Order: sequence, then C-alpha cells, then structure tokens
Amino acid sequence: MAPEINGPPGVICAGLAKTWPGGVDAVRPTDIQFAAGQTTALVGASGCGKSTLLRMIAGLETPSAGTIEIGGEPPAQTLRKAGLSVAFQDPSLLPWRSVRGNIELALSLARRPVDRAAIDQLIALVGLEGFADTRPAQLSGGMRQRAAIARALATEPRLLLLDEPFGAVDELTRQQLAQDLPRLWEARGTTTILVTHSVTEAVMLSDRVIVLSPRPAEVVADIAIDLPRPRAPEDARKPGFAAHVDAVFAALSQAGALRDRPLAAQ
Ligand SMILES: Nc1ncnc2c1ncn2[C@@H]1O[C@H](COP(=O)(O)OP(=O)(O)OP(=O)(O)O)[C@@H](O)[C@H]1O
Repeated sequence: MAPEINGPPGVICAGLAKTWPGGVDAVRPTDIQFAAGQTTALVGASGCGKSTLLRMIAGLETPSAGTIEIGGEPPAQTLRKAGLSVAFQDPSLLPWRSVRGNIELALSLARRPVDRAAIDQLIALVGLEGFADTRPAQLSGGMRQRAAIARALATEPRLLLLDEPFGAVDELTRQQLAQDLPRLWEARGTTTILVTHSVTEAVMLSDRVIVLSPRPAEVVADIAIDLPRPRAPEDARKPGFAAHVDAVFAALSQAGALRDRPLAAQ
C-alpha cells in the first residue's frame, strides 16, 4: 500500500495553463502557490476558469502547459494515496446507496476503517441527522450537496478541493457550515482550496482570497484575510470584515470581472 502523506501539503502550480479543444483559453500560464494548512478561496467572474483550475489541481483535467505539485508530488499520486478529496457543484452521489452508504464506499475505496460513530458525527456536522439511511433521490439539492461534503471530509483528506459546494444549500445552513467547517479543517490541518461566487463567504472561510481575471483566468489580486478565528455570521457586519469584502470587490471591479455579471455580496 502507498505510504500516507504526513501533514497538510502545499500546492505549487507553475506555468499552469489550459486551452480547451476548439481553442477556448480557460487558464493563462499561471504561477500560484497554496500554503500548507491554509484555506484559499478563488473568486472571479462566471466562466473565467475557476473550475478548470481546480479540476487540474484535482488531477481531473490535464493541463495544456505547466506543472502541479501537491506536497512535492503530481496530483495523480495524491489521489492514489487518498490524500485528496473533492466536492463539486454536482454532488455525484451513487443513487442506489444511502447517505451512509455513499460515505462508507468512499472510506472503503480509500482503504480507511469504516467508523460508524465518526460517520454519524460528520452527518450531524452537515445537518443531515435522521437522513443517514436516505437515498439521494429522496433528498433536496442542498441536502445532496451536504452529503457530498460529508463524503469528501470522511477520508480526512490532506487536501480538500471544493467547487461551489454550498451552491444549493439554504442560507442558514450555509452560515452554519461556514462556521463549522473551518474549525474542522483547522483541527485536522487540511489544505483547502475553494471556489465560490460569494465574496462574503470567501472572506468568512479563508485565510487568503485569490481574485482571477475574466477568462482566460490569471491572478489579479492576492488578498490575505487576517481576521481572527473563529468567525461568526455577525462578524460580517464589522468594519474589519467589510474592509476585506470591499478589497475583494475592488480587485474584481478593477479586473473587469463585475462588468457583465456582478458577484453576490452574500
Ligand atoms: N470540458 C470543457 N470543454 C470545453 N470547454 C470547457 C470545458 N469546461 C469548461 N470549458 C470552458 O472553459 C471556460 C472556463 O470554464 P470554467 O467552468 O472553468 O469557469 P468558472 O469560472 O468555473 O465558471 P462558473 O463560475 O460559471 O462556474 C468557459 O469558457 C467554459 O465554456
């Protein structure tokens, strides 16, 4: 069996670029480093290339140019060691398995012990108590997304990649998750990279927000979110928090990302 990865990995993208077949340039040659154990949000206009960037880091798309190293190894290696989890917009749960069954399968595939109590804790963390034995078709879209988040967390990944994981989740649950998840990532020492359309959510969750230009994506601002943790929903109204949100919006505006389609302030 492959050895375990010890500690959260840093991620280094060097000259990373993606041109889709047909000539659509999604990501311009880009150098980005994600520090070990930090949470970084990627924000930018719709269609700018955020998901493409994240999918390349996940090893799900092949870069047209450049390299990605996760803790010094290529993404495929990290995937093989089950050190990487993804939760994307489309939850892709197996329809014939319950919430618990989907989580158990992820653990089995990662060759991790199936600990019923730990699974119950995760299901409770994402607010799905009472739905452990329910199949995806009987869940709402937001509940399916939360089940996918629980599944992504179950294997205790060293690197967690989240693409709009709360897209269909209701506002109150989003706020709860935005409080609970960073605590878990901190306790476990997870390197987290997330894509979100919400600037407030980016600031609430992250140590750092990277602002991308309209397509093809390139880094236009790199903003440290040096606000104390834990952060609560009411903190969003405090001047320090609002100043960070304003800084992200200013960078988006300067990059021309707000021209056609404003990003949500919430
Ligand atoms: N599989 C694919 N084949 C061809 N083009 C693609 C593919 N996936 C994405 N694209 C194109 O790449 C560009 C960037 O898409 P991407 O999904 O990365 O953007 P995004 O910033 O994540 O968008 P959104 O915020 O709306 O989810 C778009 O022009 C899109 O049409």
